Amino acid sequence: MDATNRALSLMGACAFVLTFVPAPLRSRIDSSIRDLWEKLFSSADPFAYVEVPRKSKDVINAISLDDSPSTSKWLIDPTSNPLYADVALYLSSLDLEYSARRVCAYGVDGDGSLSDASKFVFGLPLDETLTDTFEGSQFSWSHKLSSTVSRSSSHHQTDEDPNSMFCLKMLKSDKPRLLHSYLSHVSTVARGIRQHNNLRTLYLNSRHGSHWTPVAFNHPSTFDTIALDGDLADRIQADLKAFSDSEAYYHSIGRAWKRGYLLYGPPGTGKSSLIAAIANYMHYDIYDLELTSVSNNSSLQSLLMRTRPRSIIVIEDIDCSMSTRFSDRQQVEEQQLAVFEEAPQSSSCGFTLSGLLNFTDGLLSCFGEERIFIFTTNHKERLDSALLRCGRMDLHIHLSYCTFSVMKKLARNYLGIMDHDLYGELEELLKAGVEITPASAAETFLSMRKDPDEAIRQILTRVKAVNASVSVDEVPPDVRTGKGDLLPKKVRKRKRELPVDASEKQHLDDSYAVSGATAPRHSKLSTSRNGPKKLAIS
Ligand SMILES: Nc1ncnc2c1ncn2[C@@H]1O[C@H](COP(=O)(O)OP(=O)(O)OP(=O)(O)O)[C@@H](O)[C@H]1O
Repeated sequence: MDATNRALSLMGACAFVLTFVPAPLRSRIDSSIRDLWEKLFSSADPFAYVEVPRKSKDVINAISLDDSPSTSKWLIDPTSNPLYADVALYLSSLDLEYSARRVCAYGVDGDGSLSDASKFVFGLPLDETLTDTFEGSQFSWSHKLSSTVSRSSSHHQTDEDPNSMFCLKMLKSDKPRLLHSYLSHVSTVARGIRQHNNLRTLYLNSRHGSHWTPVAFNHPSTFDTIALDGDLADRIQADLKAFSDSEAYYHSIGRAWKRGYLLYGPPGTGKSSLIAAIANYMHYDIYDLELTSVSNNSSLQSLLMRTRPRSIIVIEDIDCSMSTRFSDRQQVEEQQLAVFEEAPQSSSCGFTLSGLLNFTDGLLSCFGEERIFIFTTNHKERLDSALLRCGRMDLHIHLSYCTFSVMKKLARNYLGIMDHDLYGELEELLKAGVEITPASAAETFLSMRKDPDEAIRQILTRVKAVNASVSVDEVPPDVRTGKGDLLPKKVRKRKRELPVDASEKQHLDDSYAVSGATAPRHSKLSTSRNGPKKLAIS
């Protein structure tokens, strides 16, 4: 009691003395006392705290997380922190509805978007805490607003608040042994949930920026729905499977665990659909890189550094995306020089072929593993051979006009028919080299799906019309058989493509449109008509 009285009178005396100290000096003394107090208190606290902010900018400040190379790459993303999404998804898997006092309930439909509920997912609301057990130790998660933002200054104060964060509390003594393994466990479980629920993300690079904007990827194309010639689908799947099983092998031979595919062929032959089928088969996210929005090599590098493993990095129409960014003819030529002839630096945009090569194959390409680069083009012959060499583009996959086998697969998928009386005649004409794109045939089948018989009749009529109007002996100027190409079994004679009428074309365009004000740009890979959808439930 004596000691308490003495301490109290000492504090009172100090407070009295402080009133004579000038204000600036007093505030300094105040803050020193506060620091001392916090130090004393924190050394007595047996717990360690790890903050997982929604925004990565905050992660950089709270870098106490770790400095391991495997995760530090995510810490530089200023837009969103993938670990935050992982934690949200992980917590939603912990039977939150039974263990937490308050939960947020969301209705989730089949594609993982939030809409009319067919099932429910639960998230941890702000100011709620949940305890988890891992390897016999306890981990307590709470959902809060970032400590740098005062509650009163925040307008939203919802789970969607950009300043929200998860705070992990664990025993200090467990931290060295368990922090990394527990967070890896959280990410692994989250990844498993995404795969299980088919939740994938399509990332689009923002215009004139180095950031990716995520939208829900729900393209339904699979290797069953896409019609590929002969055993092409099987061969691609086998290649993908071999790739995904080969982590140890790639490392043993000192190569980055990545694979490059070049998809080439005329418009409407299924290049974008094949990319979507590959993503769905591999359960990978897609980064759809619009080169026209990239201003220079360093932007390209930052974009690459912001991609995650187990993803596909796509550059569609690589030949024309380079030349359309400038309206001025001279600039176009300058740009083409820069991109296709490895000029040191393009004066207009600072983006060069070497920048692109470094992106796919340089030291930076090892930044994050298990990735597939896919380039598409309608004009393979226009690309620089440096871009196409093995190691960059390991497989060249030619997608071309309908062969009879493709036509039959399309008819089976769209019309549900396996055989038809007119197939003999159709086969003859297609074998002779009449050109009709799978997109065009698919549109005919789609619009006439109620009458499969008439659909086949119409296709035959169109094929006959093309056959009558074009010379049969015209040899393709652009079909190449480079080593490593996955070509259809036979190289067919080239003829003019069936004209696609304007309304049909409009329909094709519409089917790819990403509508919604928040979608940053059009992507052929997105089928979403409602703009970005929420993927992780927090
Ligand atoms: N091989 C195919 N199997 C099934 N459907 C196809 C195939 N090729 C095209 N389609 C259909 O045609 C439409 C256009 O296909 P897609 O966008 O994949 O072609 P693309 O080769 O990428 O065209 P572009 O070069 O113009 O981008 C899609 O609706 C797709 O469903």
